[in-house]
Amino acid sequence: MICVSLGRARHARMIAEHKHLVEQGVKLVELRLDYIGRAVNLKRLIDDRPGPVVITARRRDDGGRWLKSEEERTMVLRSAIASGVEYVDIESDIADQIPRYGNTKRIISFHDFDGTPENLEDLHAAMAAADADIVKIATMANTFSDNVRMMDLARQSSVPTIAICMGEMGMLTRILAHRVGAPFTYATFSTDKKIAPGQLHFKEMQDVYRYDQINDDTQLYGLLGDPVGESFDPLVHNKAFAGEGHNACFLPLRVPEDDLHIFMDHARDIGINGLSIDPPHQGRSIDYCTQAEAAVAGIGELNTMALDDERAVGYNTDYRAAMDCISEVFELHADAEKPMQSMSATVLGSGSLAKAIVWGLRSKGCNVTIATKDMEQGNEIGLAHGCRVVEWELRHDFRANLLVNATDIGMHPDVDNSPFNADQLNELMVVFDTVYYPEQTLLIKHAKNIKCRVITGIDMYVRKMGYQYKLFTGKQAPLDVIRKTIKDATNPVQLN
Ligand SMILES: O=C1C[C@@](O)(C(=O)O)C[C@@H](O)[C@@H]1O
Repeated sequence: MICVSLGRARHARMIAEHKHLVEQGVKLVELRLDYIGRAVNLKRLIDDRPGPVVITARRRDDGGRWLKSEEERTMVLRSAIASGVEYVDIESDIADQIPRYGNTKRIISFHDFDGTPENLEDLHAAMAAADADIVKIATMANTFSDNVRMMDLARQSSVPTIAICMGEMGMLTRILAHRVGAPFTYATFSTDKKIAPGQLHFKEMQDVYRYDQINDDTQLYGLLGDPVGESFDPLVHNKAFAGEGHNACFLPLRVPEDDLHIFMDHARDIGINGLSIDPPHQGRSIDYCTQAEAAVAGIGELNTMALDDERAVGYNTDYRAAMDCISEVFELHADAEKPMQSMSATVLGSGSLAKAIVWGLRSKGCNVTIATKDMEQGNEIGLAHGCRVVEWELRHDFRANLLVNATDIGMHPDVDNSPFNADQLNELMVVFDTVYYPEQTLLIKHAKNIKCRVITGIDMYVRKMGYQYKLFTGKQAPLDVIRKTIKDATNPVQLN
């Protein structure tokens, strides 16, 4: 079950929003009385309530907004119990001042917005002993192991326990709460108002992550990176799983660079079966592979890993996807050894995508010039794969059959910029922009204006996701669902 936290300054707003949530199918709503600006009129909020509630009045010290007296706060909590609300949230230090009465369930809670305490087990035991129906601990995740400790705590507890890590790093603990035994998880009522850091909107929790359907059999995958919050991968993979009726969930896994080993040590304990890998982990993840496709060794990076009990197999689906697009446009023969031998390409950028594409082009015999603002990185790729590397300012100086933008210039919100001057394009070029948000970048628009053949970032993204889906599930990917989902999500008309 998902409990939606609702905080509004005015009673009328709180009541209207509560009703609206229930109409949308929400089964439990937390009324955050500390958000109410004036004196709290509890009767008004709960007498005609449209569905079950948790009553919470959080102090400032615990991350809430309660400014009135502590006496008033304990009074309100006692009155809520006397009125027979379904749940009341009682911080552990005041648990003995708020007696049990009637059928109201006691959520004994503890918050730490700075970190996750070392003595979690002791803390939990003391809370459970305070006549708790539910123990709830919400702490900030500062390292990935905080998530692991909190999920273990919930899993091992005999008292129903909600153990949530706040912050972007803790999102998986919210999504997997039920799987580790929690009676419910918390989500926010509004896309722009988060009651706590890392909270997801309840619709996202419900429709994208399918929270209520996650069980012990659910296959878990995720995006390993830092940051991961802006990525469309969870949306797209989860829609694909749902469309195919596949019992799987794709999680956002924010893991800081230095925590990679902690994550990899625990990935199987959490139940992770596969990973899409983003910066900064694409290089070092190789150390955790038991085997990898040839492209991974060639490129020096992977972006996909499939895991089972013994094996961790690395792939580079960026390379595969990009080369599929290029092969299609140039109508390259799959069995020809060096089908691009007479061609040349200019690749803009020297990051992970550039590396993967340069390796692919070189293995097909293409002459490659890399233009980059980071000559050190560029020279590394140039040396490894035998291509020319030039300063960014010289990017227009080379004749090329193929121009590849592997930088993020032109990506939302930088939509008015193009990495290449329009008057330097010519109609014989194929223009490939790896940016997919938006699909119609300024570069793609310029290229289309003069009738160049183009490959868009969406063309590549759909193939990349399709390969990952196949590697994860062993089944053909629903490419139409993937394409529609990413197109809708990146459609500028929907931007707010
Ligand atoms: O304790 C919790 C959990 C929470 O802090 C969260 O992190 O989602 C949100 C609060 O409203 C609720 O009372």
